[in-house]
Amino acid sequence: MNAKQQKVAVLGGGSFGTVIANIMAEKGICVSQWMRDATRAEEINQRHLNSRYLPDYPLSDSLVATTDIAEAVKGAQLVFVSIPSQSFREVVRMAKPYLVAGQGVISTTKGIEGETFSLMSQILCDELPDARVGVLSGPNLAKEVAKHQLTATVIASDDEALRSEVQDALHQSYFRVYASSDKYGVELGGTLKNIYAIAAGLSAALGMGENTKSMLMTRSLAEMSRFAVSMGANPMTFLGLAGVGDLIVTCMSPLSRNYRVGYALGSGQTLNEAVDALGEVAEGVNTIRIIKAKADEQNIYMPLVSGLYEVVFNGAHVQEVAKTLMTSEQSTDVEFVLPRDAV
Ligand SMILES: NC(=O)C1=CN([C@@H]2O[C@H](COP(=O)(O)OP(=O)(O)OC[C@H]3O[C@@H](n4cnc5c(N)ncnc54)[C@H](O)[C@@H]3O)[C@@H](O)[C@H]2O)C=CC1
Ligand SMILES: O=C(CO)COP(=O)(O)O
Repeated sequence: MNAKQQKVAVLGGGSFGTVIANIMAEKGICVSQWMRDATRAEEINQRHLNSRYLPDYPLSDSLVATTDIAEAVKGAQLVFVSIPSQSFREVVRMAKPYLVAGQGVISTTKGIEGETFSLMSQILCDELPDARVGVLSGPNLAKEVAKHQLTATVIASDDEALRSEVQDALHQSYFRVYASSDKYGVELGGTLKNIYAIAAGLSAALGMGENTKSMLMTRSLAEMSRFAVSMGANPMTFLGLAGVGDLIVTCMSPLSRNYRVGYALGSGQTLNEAVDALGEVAEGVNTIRIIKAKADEQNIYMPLVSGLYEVVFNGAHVQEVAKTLMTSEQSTDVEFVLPRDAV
């Protein structure tokens, strides 16, 4: 479809919703961005700026923000949902009466609903049985995308047509969109890496070395893929942008909110102080709790998650936890090559 005839909606007025909306508006697509804050919507419409979440990044003149969710989704071929996981279902339910069968609904959210242990794509399938569902995930720090720093993302869906519609809608000279059919793998990659970004921030604040950071990221990847495979994901997905790609950027960049929470904890702040100072969502904090409970219930070996849980929620000392991890029984490097029980 010609960009000028296409309409898309983005639900969410935070950093990532704004960036995704802006990419498409810059291409001439008619974009309606829904948010609950009328002042913020007016600022986007009048000043082409979202000063709370993306100060200093001018937005496209043609990006239209609204507080009317019915108006936002009406006639939209694609609806992107960029709402933190804790409010995701609530917002999808608000939009539901105005959505029609066959619309593409794509989650950009990197989190899990705790009470039901649902991924966002599962919430979309539950709430909107007639929608075509996809998930978008990759190394996409909002502030870098807003600056047009080159990057790429992944659209995952069982629906081939939806994958190519999203590739067409979001592709820009600074933003490539790769396709995947492994929805859970892509979604779990984006969700689980937030946990390890907190660990990476902690280790950076404590002055740990470059070898340590590399070991931490690589063992994180082993743990993430072990968990995801137990949920039905394909381990090969973790070799891609939504796996190792997003893990690297989030574990290495102070632009990551999860990394910043870890860094603040490592610098002596309490969890509440670290989260309050952020003023934006850091999905990893809840994700640690949710994944720890699931791993315990399903007997999935996740020593980094268990250790981090003790540090973040029970005040354990990082050095003590690191010592326990380093002196535990030695095992296999890549368990898809040499299984753990064969060592
Ligand atoms: N910021 C980033 O670099 C990236 C973020 N993501 C993911 O995107 C999701 C959204 O994150 P951000 O936009 O960065 O968060 P943010 O903290 O910047 O903004 C969250 C937005 O959601 C809105 N919101 C929260 N609860 C709401 C409710 N009940 N009703 C209406 N609006 C509500 C807030 O008002 C705010 O506009 C998260 O899961 C995050 O992991 C994904 C890729 C990159
Ligand atoms: O997912 C992200 C980058 O791909 C953003 O990470 P944070 O939520 O930690 O800022």
